[in-house]
Amino acid sequence: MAGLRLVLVGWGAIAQRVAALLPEGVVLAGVGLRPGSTADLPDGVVRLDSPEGLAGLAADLVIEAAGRTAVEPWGCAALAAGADFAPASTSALTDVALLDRLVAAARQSSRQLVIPPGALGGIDALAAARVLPLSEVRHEIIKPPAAWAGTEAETLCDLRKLTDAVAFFEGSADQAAARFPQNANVAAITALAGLGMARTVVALVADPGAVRNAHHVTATGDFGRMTIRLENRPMTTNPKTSELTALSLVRLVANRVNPMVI
Ligand SMILES: NC(=O)C1=CN([C@@H]2O[C@H](COP(=O)(O)OP(=O)(O)OC[C@H]3O[C@@H](n4cnc5c(N)ncnc54)[C@H](OP(=O)(O)O)[C@@H]3O)[C@@H](O)[C@H]2O)C=CC1
Ligand SMILES: O=C([O-])CC(=O)C(=O)O
Repeated sequence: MAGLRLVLVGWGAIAQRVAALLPEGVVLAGVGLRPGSTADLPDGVVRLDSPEGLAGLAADLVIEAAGRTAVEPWGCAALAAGADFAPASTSALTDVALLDRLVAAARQSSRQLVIPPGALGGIDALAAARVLPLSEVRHEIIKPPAAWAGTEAETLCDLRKLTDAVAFFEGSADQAAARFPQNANVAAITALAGLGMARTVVALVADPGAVRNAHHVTATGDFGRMTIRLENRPMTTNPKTSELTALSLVRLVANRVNPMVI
């Protein structure tokens, strides 16, 4: 498809990185912002102060990279306007009713809700493996203490005084993503790809020795056993977020315009 019209929602670390790396054949048609935002957008890009603006933009794909409260309004509007919708703030999808509404909206408009792999890799293998029964999926998210600053982790351990890695949370994927929406969107992705929200076990670790954001996923089932290990460079513009999150969105967009999909 030539001339894919893309809308990004949010103009933070991920959105700006994606915009800077867009492949040929993609037009950044608009950016969704909060009303009154002073964000400085590239010339020719339409500022959208509300999701209603999507109706006149003929977008093919809307990518949300703003925050979990942006997922429902922008997602429903994008799908109703005839675009596919890809949310980065996948922690929002722990709300089962919201997920159902988005899927229903996609069905209604014959478009797709696309779950990007985000900071993860190997999601293709996990989603393929679940064609046969899975018995166990575990996801450990290990980040430097600074990446957990400003989250509930501060009340569960003393982030500034850690000398060793501390697992300050272990629970289901929906609990992890709902309680740590800035750091555990990936937990929802692992769960959606594999064993579901309730049966996917997530451990959150603050490690003073870590310089990268690591993701260790192990899965067992009738397919066999897999271990996925990533050590992602945090973005300088937001250390909670891995660079790979933006890169995987660039891949998602490239696969929409390139003659070969990989
Ligand atoms: N799926 C994954 O693997 C990952 C997902 N994420 C998630 O992706 C999202 C974006 O991350 P990142 O770019 O690092 O975050 P940033 O904080 O760098 O940027 C978020 C941007 O979105 C804007 N924004 C927030 N809420 C809204 C809204 N309701 N409408 C429009 N704009 C809004 C913010 O504007 P303002 O300055 O006005 O607040 C800011 O410009 C976050 O939810 C993050 O948790 C992050 C990493 C991995
Ligand atoms: O970027 C990462 O490594 C993961 C992350 O923040 C998230 O899932 O919210």
